[in-house]
Amino acid sequence: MYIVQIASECAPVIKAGGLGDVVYGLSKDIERREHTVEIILPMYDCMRYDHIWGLHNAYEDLNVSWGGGSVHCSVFCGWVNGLLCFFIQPHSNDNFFNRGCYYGCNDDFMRFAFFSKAALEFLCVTGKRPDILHCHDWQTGLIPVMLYEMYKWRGMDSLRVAYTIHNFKHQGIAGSDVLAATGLGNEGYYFSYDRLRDNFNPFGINLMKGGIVYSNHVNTVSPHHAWEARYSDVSYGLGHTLDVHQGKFSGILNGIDYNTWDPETDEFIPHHYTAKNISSKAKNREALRERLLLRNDKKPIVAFIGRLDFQKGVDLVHHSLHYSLRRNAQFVLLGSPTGKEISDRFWSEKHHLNENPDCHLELAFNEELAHLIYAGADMIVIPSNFEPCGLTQLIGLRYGTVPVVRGVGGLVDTVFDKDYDENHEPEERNGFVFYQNDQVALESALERAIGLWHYFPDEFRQLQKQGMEYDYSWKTSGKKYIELYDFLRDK
Ligand SMILES: Nc1ncnc2c1ncn2[C@@H]1O[C@H](COP(=O)(O)OP(=O)(O)O[C@H]2O[C@H](CO)[C@@H](O)[C@H](O)[C@H]2O)[C@@H](O)[C@H]1O
Repeated sequence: MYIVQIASECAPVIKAGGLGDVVYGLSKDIERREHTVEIILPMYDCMRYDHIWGLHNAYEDLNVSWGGGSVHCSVFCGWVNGLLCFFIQPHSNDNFFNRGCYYGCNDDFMRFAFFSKAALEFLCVTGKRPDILHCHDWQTGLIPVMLYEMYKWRGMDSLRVAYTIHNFKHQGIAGSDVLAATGLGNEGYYFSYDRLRDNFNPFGINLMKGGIVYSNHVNTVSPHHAWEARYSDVSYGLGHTLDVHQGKFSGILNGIDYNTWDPETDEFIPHHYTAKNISSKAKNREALRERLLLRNDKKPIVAFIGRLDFQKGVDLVHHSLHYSLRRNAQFVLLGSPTGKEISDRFWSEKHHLNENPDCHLELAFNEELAHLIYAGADMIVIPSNFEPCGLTQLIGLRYGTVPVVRGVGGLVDTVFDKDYDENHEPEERNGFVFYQNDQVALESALERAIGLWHYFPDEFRQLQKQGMEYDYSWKTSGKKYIELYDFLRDK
C-alpha cells in the first residue's frame, strides 16, 4: 500500500507535542510493515534542520492558485531517520512559515488552509496517487473537502482519506475568506450545517468539521476518548456531527516509537537499564539531580512533562508541585506554556522557588531533557482535564516511571490503579488513578504513590516492573491503522 501522511508536525524535526510523535512513530511502523509511506509538512524556518538528512530542492515550480492569484512554492525533500519527507515552502509576502513558531499566529487558519491546498496541488501535479491520504487535526481538515470538491476532477478520485483527531479543543474556525482564498468559493453551499458551518458560530466555517464530514474515516486516538467525544462535552461542540457520522468514527489507541523511547539504548540518558536491572534507574535519578542542581536526599522525584495548557490541568499540576514538596518528595517540571497568563504564573512560581533544593521548573521545550526526566523520575503526574490519548504516561511506563493520572480519555485505557482497579489482576496493574477533578482526589493518589515509595520500596519496584512489561509500542495500533487503510482502499 502507498500512504501519504499530511500533517503540521513530525518528530523530531517538527514537534510541539504529541502530534509530532504520532506522525513519526506511525509512519515508521507502516514502513516496517513494508508499505510505502511519505510525509508532507510545512517548511517552517524554526524546525530542527539538523534532523533532516539530504535536504534538497525536489520540485521547483509548484504554483498554487490562491486568493485569485497564484503562489509560487518550492518543495524540498529529505529523510528524517529514514522517512521520506516533503517540505512545502511558499514564496509570498505572507511569509506563512517564516514566523519563528509553528502555531499561535492570528492567521493560522489561512496558513494551514494554504498548506493543505499546496499539499494537494503537489500530489496532483507530480502524479503521486497514494491509496490513502492520512490527515491530522484541524490544520489539514480542508484536505478531504478540497479533494472531494476540486481535486477529484483532476484525476484524484481514487484517493481515500483517513482523518485523525488528536485534540478536539482546537478546531480551526475561519471566515468565508478561507473559502475565497482556496477557491472553494460558493459560500451558500459550504455554510450549510451539513457541511462546514460551525455548529455554534453561524458566521464561521469549522475546518475540523469539514474533515469529519468529508473523510472516508475519522478516528480519535483512544477508544475511551472516542466514547467521551460522543457522549460528553469533550468534543467541544462537534458531538452532533460525530453522531451524524458515527458509522465512520472510531478510536484507535496511540503507540510510542520503541526505538526513540528505550531506556536500554536512549542516547540522552547516562545509565541504560531494563526491567531486569531496574536498580540502575536510580543512577539516572542522581544524574537528573546533578543536572538540575537538586539536593541528593532519600526522596522520590515526581515529574510533569507537557504543554502547560488548560487541557493538562495546570491548577492541579501546580498543586501537585507543592503537595509533593510537603510529602517529602522532589518535583521536576518541564513544560511549554501555551498562553501569557499560564506563562506568567509559572514564571513567577519558578522565581519564587528558585532557591528550593527540592524542585526545578524548566519552562521551555527541551527534548533531550525530557528523556533524562523520564529516566530519572520515579513518578509522572498527569492530572488532565481531558486527554485524547496521552503519550507521557506511555513513555513513563516504558521508563519505569509510575504514572499518577486522572481517569479520563486514553489514560483510562492505559493506566490501571494499583489498589482499586477491578478489571485487572494485581500483577497487571501499573499506576495510580484518581477521577474527581480536585485537589483532594489528586492528593489521595499522589499520597499512595509517594507513600509506597517511602514505606514499601519492594512493592514500588514491582509496580515499576509491571509497567515496563506493558507493550505500548505501535505493534498493535499500527496493525489497526493498516487494517483501516486496507478497508478504505477496497471501498
Ligand atoms: N516542554 C516539553 N519539552 C520536551 N518535550 C515535551 C514538552 N512538552 C511535551 N513534550 C513531549 O511532547 C509529547 C506530548 O505528548 P502528549 O500526549 O501530552 O501530547 P499533546 O497533548 O501535545 O497532544 C495531543 O495529541 C497526542 C497524540 O495523539 C495525544 O496523545 C494527546 O492526548 C493530545 O492532547 C511527549 O512526547 C512529551 O515528552
